Amino acid sequence: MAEVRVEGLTKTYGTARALDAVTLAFPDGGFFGLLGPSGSGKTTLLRAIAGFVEPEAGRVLIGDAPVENVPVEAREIGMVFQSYALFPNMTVAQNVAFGLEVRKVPAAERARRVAEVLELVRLGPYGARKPHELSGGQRQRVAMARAIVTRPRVLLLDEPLSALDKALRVEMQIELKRIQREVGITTIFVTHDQEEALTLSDRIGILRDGRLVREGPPRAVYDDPRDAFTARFLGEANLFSGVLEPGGLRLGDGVLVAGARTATVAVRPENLRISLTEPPAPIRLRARLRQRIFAGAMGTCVLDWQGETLKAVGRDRDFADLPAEGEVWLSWDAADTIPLEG
Ligand SMILES: Nc1ncnc2c1ncn2[C@@H]1O[C@H](COP(=O)(O)OP(=O)(O)OP(=O)(O)O)[C@@H](O)[C@H]1O
Repeated sequence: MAEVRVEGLTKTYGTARALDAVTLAFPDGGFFGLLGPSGSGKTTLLRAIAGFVEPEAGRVLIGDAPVENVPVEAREIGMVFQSYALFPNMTVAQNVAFGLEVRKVPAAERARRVAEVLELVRLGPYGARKPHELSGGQRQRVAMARAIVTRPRVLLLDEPLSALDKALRVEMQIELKRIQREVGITTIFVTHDQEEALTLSDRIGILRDGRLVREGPPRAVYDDPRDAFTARFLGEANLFSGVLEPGGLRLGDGVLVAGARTATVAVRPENLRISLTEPPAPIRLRARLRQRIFAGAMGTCVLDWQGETLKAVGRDRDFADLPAEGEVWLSWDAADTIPLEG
């Protein structure tokens, strides 16, 4: 196991800055989720850590040692990608054993370690099967087994679950977390799915245009996103813009939001309340309800406030008394105002 660090990592393709002076530490034994829009540099960062991409500037350290002169195969990294290519003609056990054979691990120890790791991914009885005789989730477990059987110091996962359907993905998220905990391996995980990143990660990092915009524990980043990009990227956020005054932010109807540092603040959809009668809350605005969407246990209301589209999320029964559309009151607790930085 080892801590991984990148310092000032920079990589340009033509005119595209895939990585722009990224400095970041991935804690030893932790599960780190890398998030960002398409093209923000997530895969490039993983590939630079693995050694497939040579940065123009900056360096990668694994366990305190710079690795620029260490070739890919000697970096002791396990990898799982979305398109985990299993060898189709080999059995599950042979697929898993392959990396050990390459490393000339003796046959008896090989067999023992393959059996052990197949138990770990709950594929004990499946060693003799071929990949085409497995489900998608089982194949993904073989890919995991193959990545960890060589006992790497670092595990890199690039969207490993995105080919699975929603139900299976959720099941595999739980499995992935369990396996990572049991093995205790430093794991760096790239995903498009912010919910997945929030569920699995001890820490997350958000990339935008090759730059690291935010890093920290998921809850801390969610609760205090600091800028509008992060607020909107991680979860959903309603933005309220007004006029900044000494006492706070003045919004449309004369409401004053204390504590604002910029002309825009954010409020999470789950913290917006909607009512037909004027609420006692100090922060209350008139808005127009445009649509109510029923989605099982939770419902969403789409509203319009001064030309901005807003969303409120709650239990569907909390919205039961509301009309399909019309004028409503919108309110939230002062503590749920998220101040943004300029
Ligand atoms: N081999 C390459 N040649 C040229 N440009 C590349 C190459 N690899 C990546 N890029 C560019 O670098 C930028 C970052 O790409 P990268 O694949 O790291 O993003 P990403 O965040 O992983 O995106 P996605 O979520 O879509 O996979 C993009 O603008 C991409 O077009």
